[in-house]
Amino acid sequence: MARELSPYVELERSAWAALAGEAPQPLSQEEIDRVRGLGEELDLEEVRQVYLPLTELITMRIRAAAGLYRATEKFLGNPQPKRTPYVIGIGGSVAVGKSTTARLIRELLANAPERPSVELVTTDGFLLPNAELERRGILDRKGFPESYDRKGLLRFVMNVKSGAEVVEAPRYSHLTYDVTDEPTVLHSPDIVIVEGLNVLAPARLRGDGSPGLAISDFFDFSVYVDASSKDIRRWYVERFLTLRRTAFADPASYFHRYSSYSDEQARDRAEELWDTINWPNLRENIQTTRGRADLVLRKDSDHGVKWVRLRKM
Ligand SMILES: Nc1ncnc2c1ncn2[C@@H]1O[C@H](COP(=O)(O)OP(=O)(O)O)[C@@H](O)[C@H]1O
Ligand SMILES: CC(C)(COP(=O)(O)O)[C@@H](O)C(=O)NCCC(=O)O
Repeated sequence: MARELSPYVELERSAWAALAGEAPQPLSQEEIDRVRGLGEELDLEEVRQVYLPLTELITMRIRAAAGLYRATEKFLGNPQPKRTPYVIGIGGSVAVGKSTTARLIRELLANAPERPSVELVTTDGFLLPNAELERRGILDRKGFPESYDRKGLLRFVMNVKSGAEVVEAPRYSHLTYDVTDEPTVLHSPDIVIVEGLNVLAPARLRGDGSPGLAISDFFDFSVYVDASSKDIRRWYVERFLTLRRTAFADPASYFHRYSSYSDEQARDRAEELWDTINWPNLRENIQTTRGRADLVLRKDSDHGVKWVRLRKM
């Protein structure tokens, strides 16, 4: 039977890996280890076969977008246009490995011949402060769309895409489990990566029922990091058990109380957090945005990417 036409092209890992150009993989295992998140698997082979073709594709699209930008500015009669940053959104579940993907893409993009400056901003900085979440009775909804300062996040992305010289983004601390007063300051970088659970969320409805703008309206490219929810749950629980021995052991950690939990108690608590917060959020608000991404990276149970799906132009 003929395969149905689709707006996406899906490539098995081997077919995707074969698209890598001649350029050598620029990162050493030590550099890869530095971007690798807790519990993640990432080696030279994975970077070469999966993430190098991805960043080659993005670099090619950045160059093409520059041509399009120059043509548009010429049309508008602007003789000395200053380009706005190229914005890349990276979304997916809690514990799927978005941060590792984002940090790796940042390193690989920064190694392109143009040596672009690349900044990375995570959307957790736009979570409402714990005091405010508590006031609204939604401290147990952290990561759900309503737990963010969505206007602030939209303003931030619009400021970046307006070409503002200096743009600030608030920063979150996993140690204190709250937003900090030390923002990330961007000085018109060439590329901005925005990583977070809800970056591909559709626009909210305004008071009159009409849709507003979504941050993804200002993305030049977007990636959704995907895996089976069964695998993600296991990664979340395993990471929680490791955090108990590492980050939670710090008395300053908001989760310090868990450091004295037995394996069984910690596992129960992690499963409860997953089943009552992170899984419902994934099911209701995150998975539903996957089709909006330009590219989906589907991971296997060992974190290796199994297939890649790219939206046709
Ligand atoms: N409670 C925590 N304490 C310390 N670090 C954490 C905690 N929760 C998550 N992290 C770290 O924060 C980063 C982001 O985690 P998360 O939002 O789950 O996204 P992802 O796993 O997709 O990168 C990861 O590097 C993770 O290891
Ligand atoms: C901080 C997060 C909401 C992720 O935020 P993001 O940067 O993806 O917007 C998440 O990592 C988190 O802490 N969730 C709360 C539930 C839990 O502790 O698992």
